[in-house]
Amino acid sequence: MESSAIEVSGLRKAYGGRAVLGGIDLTVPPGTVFSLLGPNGAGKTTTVNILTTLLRADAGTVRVAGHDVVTGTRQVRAAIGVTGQFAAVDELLTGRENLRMMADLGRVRGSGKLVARLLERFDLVEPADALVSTYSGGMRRKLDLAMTLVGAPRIIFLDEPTTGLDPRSRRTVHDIVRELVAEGTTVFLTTQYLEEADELSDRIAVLNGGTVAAQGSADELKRLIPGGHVRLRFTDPAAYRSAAAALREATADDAELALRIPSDGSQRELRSLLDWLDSVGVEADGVTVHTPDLDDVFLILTEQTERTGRAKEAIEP
Ligand SMILES: Nc1ncnc2c1ncn2[C@@H]1O[C@H](COP(=O)(O)OP(=O)(O)OP(=O)(O)O)[C@@H](O)[C@H]1O
Repeated sequence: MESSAIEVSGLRKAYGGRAVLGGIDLTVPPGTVFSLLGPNGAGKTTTVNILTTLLRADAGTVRVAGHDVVTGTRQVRAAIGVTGQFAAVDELLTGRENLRMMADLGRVRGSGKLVARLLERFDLVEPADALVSTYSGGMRRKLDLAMTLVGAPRIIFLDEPTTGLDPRSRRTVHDIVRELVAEGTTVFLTTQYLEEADELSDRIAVLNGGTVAAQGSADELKRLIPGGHVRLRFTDPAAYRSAAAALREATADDAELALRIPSDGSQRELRSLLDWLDSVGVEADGVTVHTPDLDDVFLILTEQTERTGRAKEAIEP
C-alpha cells in the first residue's frame, strides 16, 4: 500500500490570470479523514476538482491512490468516489433504482443485498420506492453519498456533505464517515462547519489567500493560537465601566458589556483572577472560561491575510 492516499505538491491554479491556488502542499495518510477548510472563495472546490481529475492544475504534482492525476487519470478515477456539487442522482428514478443502476454500471455482484444495506444505513428505507423528485434536499444528499459507496472506493471526496442537513441526518453522515475510516477508507472533506472538522478529522488544512495557512490535527491547530480567556459579563453599564477601568489588560466589548481577560483556564489562574476581582471590587454577573476552539483558529488564520491585504492577488500565477 502506498504511504500517502493523497500527495499534493506545489499545486497552482489561476483563473484568467488571477491566482486561486498559489502553490499548496497537502499529505493525506491512508485510512484517515482530512478536512480542507477556508473562507468562501478560498479555492476548496478548485482543489477538490483537481484532485478528482475534473480540472487540470497549472503547475505542481498531485498523486491520488498512488497515481498521478494527469498521467494516471483512469486509475485515479477507478479508486475514488466523489459526492457533492455534481450529483449523479436521477430525479426520475426512485432511490432504490438509482442505487441499483449504480451497482449495475459498476458490475457489482449481489447488488440487491448491497442496495438494501445502503438504504438501511442511510435511513432511506421508507422513501426507497418514491421518485427522487419528491425527496428533500437532505434525502438527496444522503442518496448521493450512498451511491458513491456502491463501488467501495478507497478514497472518498465529500464536498460539504452535511450542508443543509438536519442534526439527525448530519449525525448519520458522521457515523458513516467514521465507519468508512474504520474499514480503511480515506476521506477528504470540505466543510463550512468547524465543529464537524474538529470532530471527524485526523488532519485539517486551512486554506487562505491561495496558500495553506496551517495544517495539522485539530489540537495542533488550537495550540497555534493564544485564544484562552475568561469572559466577564455585566448587566449594569456603570459596573461594566468601572470594571473596564480597573482591568486595563482586558479587552472591552462595549456592545455586549463584556470584558475578555487572557487566561489558560487553569484552576490556579482562575482562583487568582477571582481573588483579584474581589480585591478591586469588581462584581461580574457572569463569568465564563473560554479555551481556543477551531472557530478561533479559523478566524485568526484567515483574518491575518485579510489584514495584510489580499494575499491572493499578490500571488504570482
Ligand atoms: N471556472 C472559473 N472561472 C473563473 N473563476 C473561477 C472559476 N471557478 C472558481 N473561480 C474563482 O476561484 C475562486 C475559488 O473558488 P472555489 O469555488 O474553489 O472556492 P471555495 O473555497 O470552494 O469557495 P466556497 O466556500 O464559496 O464554495 C473564487 O474566487 C471563484 O470565484
